[in-house]
Parts: sequence; C-alpha cells; structure tokens
Amino acid sequence: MSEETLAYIESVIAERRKASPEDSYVSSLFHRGTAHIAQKVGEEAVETVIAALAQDKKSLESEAADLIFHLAVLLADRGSSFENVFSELRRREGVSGHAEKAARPKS
Ligand SMILES: N=c1c2ncn([C@@H]3O[C@H](COP(=O)(O)OP(=O)(O)OP(=O)(O)O)[C@@H](O)[C@H]3O)c2ncn1[C@@H]1O[C@H](COP(=O)(O)O)[C@@H](O)[C@H]1O
Repeated sequence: MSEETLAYIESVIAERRKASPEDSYVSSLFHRGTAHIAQKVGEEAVETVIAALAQDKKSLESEAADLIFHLAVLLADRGSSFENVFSELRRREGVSGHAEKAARPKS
C-alpha cells in the first residue's frame, strides 16, 4: 500500500465522517467513539495474526487491509494522521532496532 493510497483512504474517511451513521460505516465508527474504534483495531490485529499463523495469504492480506483501515480511522479520531506516523518512521531510519531499544530511558 503506497503513501498515495493511504492519503486517499484518509481523504475518504474525512469525507465519510460527515455522513449519517446509518449510511456510512466510517461515520458509525466515529459516532461510537474512541474506545470502540480502538477495540476494532485490536480485533483486526488479532484476526491478522490468526490469518498469518494459518498460512492463508489471501486472508492475511484482507485482514491487514481491515487493520490499516481501522488504524486510519483511529488516527483521525485522535487528530493524527499517517503523515505523522511516516515522520516518526523517517526519524528512525538508519538506527538499528536493537540500538534504539538500548538507548531508551530505563523505567
Ligand atoms: N476500506 C474500508 C473498509 N475496510 C473494512 N471496512 C469495514 O470494516 C468492517 C469490518 O468488519 P467486521 O466484521 O470486523 O465488523 P463488524 O463485526 O461488522 O462490526 P461491529 O458490529 O463489530 O462494529 C466491515 O463492515 C467492512 O466493510 C471498511 N469500510 C469502509 N472502507 C472505506 O471507506 C469508504 C466509505 O465507507 P462508508 O463510510 O461505509 O460509506 C469505503 O468506500 C471504503 O473505501
């Protein structure tokens, strides 16, 4: 999924949240609130893991699409966007995950 596709999905979500919840699944998610949207992200993540472990590539791709879609709704609900997520990923470029974890403040 390219950045262009994610930007398109975000624009569809911004438009559809103005519709009535009866007509639009996107709008119904916003109306049910952050906790419900977050729960949907969790459910789709679990369904993605199950599809991966079942070694079913088509289901994995379908569940991953559901996961990314619901994550886009959650980011919008919290006033954020994939652009901010991409910035964070770009900030991490060139830093090994092992080195980054070792540099985290100890809790
Ligand atoms: N990309 C998506 C998309 N991906 C997944 N889904 C929906 O996400 C839901 C996930 O299925 P689930 O079985 O987990 O959900 P559910 O159990 O029916 O829901 P709950 O009863 O648990 O709340 C399904 O209703 C899917 O249709 C999506 N719904 C909408 N979009 C995009 O948003 C656009 C606008 O949609 P509407 O707002 O519905 O017009 C669409 O044209 C698409 O581009």
